[in-house]
Amino acid sequence: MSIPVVDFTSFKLDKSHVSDEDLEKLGVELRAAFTGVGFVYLANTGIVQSEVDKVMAISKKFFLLPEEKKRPFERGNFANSNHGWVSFGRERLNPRRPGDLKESFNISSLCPDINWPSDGVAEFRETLKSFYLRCEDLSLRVLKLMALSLDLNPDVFLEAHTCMSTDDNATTLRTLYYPPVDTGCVKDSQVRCGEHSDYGSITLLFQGPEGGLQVQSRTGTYLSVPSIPGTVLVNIADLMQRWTGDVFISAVHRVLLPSDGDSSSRQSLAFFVHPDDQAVITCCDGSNKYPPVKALDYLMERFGESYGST
Ligand SMILES: O=C(O)CCC(=O)C(=O)O
Ligand SMILES: [Fe+2]
Repeated sequence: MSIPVVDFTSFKLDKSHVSDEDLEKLGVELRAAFTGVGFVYLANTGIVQSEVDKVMAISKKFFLLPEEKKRPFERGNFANSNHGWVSFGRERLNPRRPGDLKESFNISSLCPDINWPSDGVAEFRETLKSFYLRCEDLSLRVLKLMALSLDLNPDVFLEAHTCMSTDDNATTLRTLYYPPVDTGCVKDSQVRCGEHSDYGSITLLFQGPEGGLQVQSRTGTYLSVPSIPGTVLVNIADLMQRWTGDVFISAVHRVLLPSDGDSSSRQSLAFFVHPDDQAVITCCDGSNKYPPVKALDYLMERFGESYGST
C-alpha cells in the first residue's frame, strides 16, 4: 500500500470553471485514496513550493527567537483558547509517550485586534495569514469533491464549514519546528511527534525536505511518507471518519527520531480543518453508526488528551 499522487490541475486554485467530468474523475481518485490509506498527495493545486518555503522561513525565524520574545504569545494567552505558541515538549500527541520534541505556533484566530509577533519577524503576520486563506480555499475544494465522490449532496460538508477563519470555527494553521535532537536529553520512548490521528475533518500537510513522516497502513505497518516538493498531502481526520460512518479512514501517523548522527532540524506546516463549532456531525449515510456530536464538544475532549487538561 502506498500514498497515491493525484493531479489537481483541473480544479486548482483560481480556476473558476471545471467540467463535471473532471470533478468526477478527481472524486474517484480521492475516494480511492481516502477509503484506502487515508492520505493523498495533491499535485498542481495552485499552492506552490515557493509559498511554502516562505512560510517555513519566517516560521523558523520566529522559533529561533529567544524564549522571552515568544512567551507573550503562548497558547492560553488569547481569547481563542487554541491560538498561540506551544513551547518545546508541551504537547504529547501520543499520551503514552513523554512530550513531543517540537514546538509550534497555532494560528486559530484571524481576528484583526489579536496581538502578533512582529519584533524581528515583521512579515510573520501577513505571511501566515495569507497562507491560511490559500489553505482554506483548497480545503473547500477538497471537501466538495469528497461529498461528490460519495454521491452525496456536494454541499453536505461545505455547509458545515461556513465560518472558517472566524472565532466560530476551530480550523488552525500550525507551523511546527523540530530542533536538532540532543540524544543526551531524550527521555525513554520520546519521539518528535507521537502516534496520533488528527481530530477534525481533513488536514493539509506540508513537510520540509527532511521528510520523516510515517503513516500506519491498514495492516499496521508504517509507511515512510517522503516530502514531494510542490505537492500538498491531504489526510482524513477522526471527525470525518465518524461523519462518513468509517468509509473514509483517519490514519495514525508519527515522526520518530532522526537517525544517529543526524543533527538537522525539521519543519512542517499543518492546516487542520474543523467543522464550525456548532455543527452537529451525524453519519452522512444515515447509518447512525455513531451518535450525533457537536464539533466543538468533540474537539475539546480531544485537546484534553494531548495537553493533559482541557
Ligand atoms: O510534522 C509532521 O509532519 C506531522 C505533524 C502532525 O501530524 C500533527 O501536528 O498533527
Ligand atoms: Fe497529525
